[in-house]
Amino acid sequence: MPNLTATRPPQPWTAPTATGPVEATLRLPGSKSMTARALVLSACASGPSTLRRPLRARDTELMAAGLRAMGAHVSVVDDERWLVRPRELQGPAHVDVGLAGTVMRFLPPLAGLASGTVTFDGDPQARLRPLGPLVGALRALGVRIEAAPGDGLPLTVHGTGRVTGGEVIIDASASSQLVSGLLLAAAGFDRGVVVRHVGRPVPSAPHLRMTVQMLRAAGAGVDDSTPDIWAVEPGRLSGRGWDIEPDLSGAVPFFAAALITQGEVTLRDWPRSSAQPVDRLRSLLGQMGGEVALGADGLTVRGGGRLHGLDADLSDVSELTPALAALAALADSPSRLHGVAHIRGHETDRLAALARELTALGADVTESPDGLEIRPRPMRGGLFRTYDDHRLAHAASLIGLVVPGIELDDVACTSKTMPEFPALWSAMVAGKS
Ligand SMILES: O=C(O)C1=C[C@@H](OP(=O)(O)O)[C@@H](O)[C@H](O)C1
Ligand SMILES: C=C(OP(=O)(O)O)C(=O)O
Repeated sequence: MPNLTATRPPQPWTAPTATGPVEATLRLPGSKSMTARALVLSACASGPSTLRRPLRARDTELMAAGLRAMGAHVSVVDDERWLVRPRELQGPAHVDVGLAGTVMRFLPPLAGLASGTVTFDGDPQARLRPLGPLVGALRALGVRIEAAPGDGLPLTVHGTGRVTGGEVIIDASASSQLVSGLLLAAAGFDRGVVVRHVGRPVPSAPHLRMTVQMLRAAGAGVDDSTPDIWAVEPGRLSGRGWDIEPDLSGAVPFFAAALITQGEVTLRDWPRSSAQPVDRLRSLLGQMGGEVALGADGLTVRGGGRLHGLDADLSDVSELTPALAALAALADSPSRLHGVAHIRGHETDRLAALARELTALGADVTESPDGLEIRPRPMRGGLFRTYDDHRLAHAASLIGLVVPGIELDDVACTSKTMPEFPALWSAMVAGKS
């Protein structure tokens, strides 16, 4: 695997300012969420699989490393292809989850299926991210786990090679990944699984649909016909070729640049039918004054003359909140972004961090328990702290398009999902992409 730290950009990094409308046609890396699921499903399959155009970034490399530690063979054939050969999962093994929600929620259920002990830990902030409901559910399904107080990281899964499975109740209001993790491993449980969510709504519905869709593509029997209940039948998964779509969430800052500068950005290689919430993005950017079109060249976003504020419940697309908050701070009217209380448990407390950093640059931002109210005001340059959060870095870069002197303390945190972000961003702003 390539060394992602070798290309570290200078720190702090001054976000480039746009001198006119941004015009770009881009090829962006594959979806983090699809790559993570394809890796997990491939490691559980009965034959080899190929991932075409996977995301090569910290989160997915940690996922591959975690699966390798448990015995799976994951190899890089070339820049565009990874090959996964499933093997009996085994401990002893240690999995570094980094700060990846996908790794910390998708691999402990698989570790239950391994023979031997698998330990998990990650970055200091990963220890603060919600994991308890998954630990509780796995225990109820027959897995022996030791966890830190509060059932967070670090944890030790004592795999026996078998998980009984069956029915389980979980409160997944803190993260859809708590459900996805159970479902992705469940075909290997003796009785499969029936997961019932009880609690405030589960966020990120499109990610759960992606889980179900990819499980079915791998041959699993999945019933998601009743809201808040998901059932996976026991059975063998097939190896297959996975075509990974470009990452829509990763593309959003680039699209947002078109809205801010009244330019036009096209994302190449966008599929006709997507597992990602492109219609929702079309509607959100449309409300802000942009236009989203799917054409022969790819998915294109155009700025429409004015950038309007937005009143939206973002619970289904919460990972877009930082980029949309940056747009909101530059809009011609106030915005209310809500329904995203759970992003306080993302890479950092995103609501607190956005409120603090945007306010420090001059915006008028009020934090509510589940969102932000943003009243645009003239902003000034200054330090923008990123809190190890790639999407905070995206938000800062967006403000920097029109506010000179925005300095990111750590743009390298974008390596979580796009190590090439600083280079791609600078090239786009310089008109070289
Ligand atoms: O399953 C996935 O791939 C993801 C689900 C979502 O998590 P939450 O439901 O915790 O928001 C999303 O925010 C995250 O970036 C990726
Ligand atoms: C919330 C995110 O990541 P994770 O998969 O670590 O939860 C994100 O990428 O915005």
